[in-house]
Amino acid sequence: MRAGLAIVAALIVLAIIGPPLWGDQAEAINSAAILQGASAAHPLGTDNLGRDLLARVLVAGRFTLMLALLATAIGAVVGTVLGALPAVLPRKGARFVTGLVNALVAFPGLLLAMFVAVIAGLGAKGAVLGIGAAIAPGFARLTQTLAASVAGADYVSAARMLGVPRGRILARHVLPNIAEPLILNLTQAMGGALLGLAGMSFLGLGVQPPSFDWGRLLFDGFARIYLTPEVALGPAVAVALAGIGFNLLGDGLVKKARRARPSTDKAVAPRPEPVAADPEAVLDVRELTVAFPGGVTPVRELSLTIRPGEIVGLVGESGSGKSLTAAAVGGLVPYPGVVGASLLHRGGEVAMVFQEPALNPALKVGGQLAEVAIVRDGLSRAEARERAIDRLGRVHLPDPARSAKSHPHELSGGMRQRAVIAMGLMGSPKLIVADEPTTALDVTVQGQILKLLREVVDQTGSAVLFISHDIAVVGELCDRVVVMYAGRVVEELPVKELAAGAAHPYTRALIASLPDMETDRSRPLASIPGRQPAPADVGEGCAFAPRCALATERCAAERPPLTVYGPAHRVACWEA
Ligand SMILES: Nc1ncnc2c1ncn2[C@@H]1O[C@H](COP(=O)(O)OP(=O)(O)OP(=O)(O)O)[C@@H](O)[C@H]1O
Repeated sequence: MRAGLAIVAALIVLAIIGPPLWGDQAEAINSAAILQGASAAHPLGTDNLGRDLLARVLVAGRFTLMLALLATAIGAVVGTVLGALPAVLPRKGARFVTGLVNALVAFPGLLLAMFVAVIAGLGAKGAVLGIGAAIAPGFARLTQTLAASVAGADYVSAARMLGVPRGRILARHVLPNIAEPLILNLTQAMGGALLGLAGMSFLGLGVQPPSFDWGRLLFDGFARIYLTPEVALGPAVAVALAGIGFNLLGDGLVKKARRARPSTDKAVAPRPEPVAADPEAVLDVRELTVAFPGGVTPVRELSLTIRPGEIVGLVGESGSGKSLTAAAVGGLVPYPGVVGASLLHRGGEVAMVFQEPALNPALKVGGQLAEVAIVRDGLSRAEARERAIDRLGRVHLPDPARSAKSHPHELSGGMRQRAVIAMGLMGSPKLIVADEPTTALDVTVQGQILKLLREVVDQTGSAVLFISHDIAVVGELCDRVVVMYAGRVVEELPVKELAAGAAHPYTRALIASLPDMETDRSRPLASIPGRQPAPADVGEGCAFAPRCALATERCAAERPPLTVYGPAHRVACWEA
């Protein structure tokens, strides 16, 4: 960042003082010193009119920077407008513009620049328009992406509900909130424009004599590269240095902006925390909502508190929002999802364990585990390796030192899942979020992994949020069960009450659909008729009502709140 800033500052100074200081020298024709190489009088040699090349490089700085600035400005303005248009245009127009941007982004930038430059005419104007055209798609895509991420925010939804016109929403709510990353991108685009313009001039498509920029000087010098390579060196170094300077500065600014805003949850959920977090809880979430643009809200108003050493099961059918809840807890909701919550308190480190063993097939297991400790805790390679082998031993991988040297495919599915749990244990997690960790495993191995999780909890005191569609597995492992349906919690109860004390018809149906010893295995399993509504189709009333034998008119019209039913037992049902 500092180096970038220094280079850019030096370039600005050069652009200001260059032409007045060395302007005359750069234009002074000297027929006695034509096409010379480097000498004391001309450190970078002379050109075909005997003009001093060092002076010309120093003078060309201003013109080069101005062209780059102009090209960047054109690219940024056109790009931002193109990127913002879909938000204000009617659906068809929006689709057309989005398609156009997608096509332009896929088109190689330099080809686009050359195409436009040739159409616009050879010379500085053509080159600037060409490079501007090459920069625009990137800006358009960035604007679109950023605008979509803001579009789901509460204040934009509120404005939309109040009937504020689209153009005004864009100008007042969307653009100001995405200005910062756009401006940061400008600096990097400027570096790209400098290099692009040099490239255009170098191809003979840019600045034409008698004007000259660094690209043009490079073009002229290149013809003599075998005789006097130093004449090409000056402009080449200038272009490279300027490009690097702007890119370093841009990178530095982006990093600084990110550091200033470390938590994305805060960025998207600016609401104050009205309730104090339970200080002992390893997780305290209130009114968690995960939304996607277009009014899709797969997780709604979910509250969950987990204390140290607790194993809490989150259970529900596919699509009920379990994985998104886990992702929100881990801060991993995929783009363009937006997380909102009145409180999201994590009382320590969170480790995530996924169903698909999250191991890179190309790398050795031990190395992948070690990397966590090297990057996160700054351990030396040897220390990290030692810790990895220790953790692999803790999850009972036979011969941990050898397992560490294996590639994932050399381990069985159960062993891979153990290795992933070991990876979670590389730090000191207070909460392990395990999303369907045993679903891909056969029943025996599944039992072993469940036993291991219980053992980890007993030994480390960390808590587990265990996510599964299988209420039997949850019943076997967990202390407490949270049942989700269509994005909401419908029941929360201690596991010992599961068999006889479940109050919500959906929980009861899940339990009833389980096979037991008396079930006639030749008959199909009892299943719940009907389907869970998609997030966009959840209506006013209880989402389970259409499938519920007990449903009344009230259930269809009015959503039952989650209320206390007994000690540590809450239910959302009018009929419970
Ligand atoms: N990136 C996304 N964009 C839009 N909708 C999404 C996205 N990811 C998930 N959803 C929606 O959210 C709903 C809940 O998804 P989630 O993965 O949390 O469900 P789940 O209960 O974990 O199901 P499964 O057991 O199949 O993983 C789904 O109906 C899906 O349509």
